[in-house]
Amino acid sequence: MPLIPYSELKPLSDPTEESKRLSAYKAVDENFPPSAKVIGIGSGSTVVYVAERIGQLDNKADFVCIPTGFQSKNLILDNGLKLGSIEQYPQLDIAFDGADEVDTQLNAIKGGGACLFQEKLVAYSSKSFILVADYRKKSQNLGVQWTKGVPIEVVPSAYVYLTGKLNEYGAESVVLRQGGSAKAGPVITDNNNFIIDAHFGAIQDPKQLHQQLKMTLGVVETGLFLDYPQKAYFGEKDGSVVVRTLQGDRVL
Ligand SMILES: O=C(CO)[C@H](O)[C@H](O)COP(=O)(O)O
Repeated sequence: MPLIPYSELKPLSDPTEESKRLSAYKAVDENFPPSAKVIGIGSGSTVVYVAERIGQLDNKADFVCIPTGFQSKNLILDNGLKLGSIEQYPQLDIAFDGADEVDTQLNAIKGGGACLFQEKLVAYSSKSFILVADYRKKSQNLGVQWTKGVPIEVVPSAYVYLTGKLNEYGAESVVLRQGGSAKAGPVITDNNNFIIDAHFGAIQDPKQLHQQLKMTLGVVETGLFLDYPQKAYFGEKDGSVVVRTLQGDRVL
């Protein structure tokens, strides 16, 4: 059975949700390779619609999906998709993931959902990596739209040391991410680490910042995704989709 065209779907009542679904469905419709065998499924609220769209495909038995965390694993199972692990399938055909901010060079900040390490492992392992997001994530320069800071996964015992280091590196704010009303104390990642959100203002040289952070004792990984995405899909408020590549933006 062919996929239902987007124009025939009932619009969602929340405009932001509508733009998330729009970006996700278009990204899957335009990029899902018909002969794909191994697919990466990212984390966050936009990827929910990626898994939903992939779950509507007829040939679900022909490919396996690799999760980037606990939520992602459940998305795969809930949509009737076959679950595999990155250890079993270290080479992926394509991966779809959300983003917190994407600049014109397709550099991205990710990790708003604290899954950045496994997301990066899946991205590195994929032939093609596609980002999906709503219009709020489309930026000219990292650190402008997303001001909560670059998520950094850290070894728990190093967080005080790292707070000092990040301040030394010129961070405008350094926050140990808390579980909020759902948990007293810090967020614990799927790898049993902490997340520090460090805002550096507009980031002039994301690669240099990433390298500096990675060289610092206690940093497991940063939420700066550089050089990986081939494309980013942004659902717009007016029902259009902006597809960003290194060649520029295209409006669907
Ligand atoms: O990086 C992520 C999780 O670690 C998410 O993909 C990112 O935070 C975007 O989430 P959403 O689609 O909910 O805006």
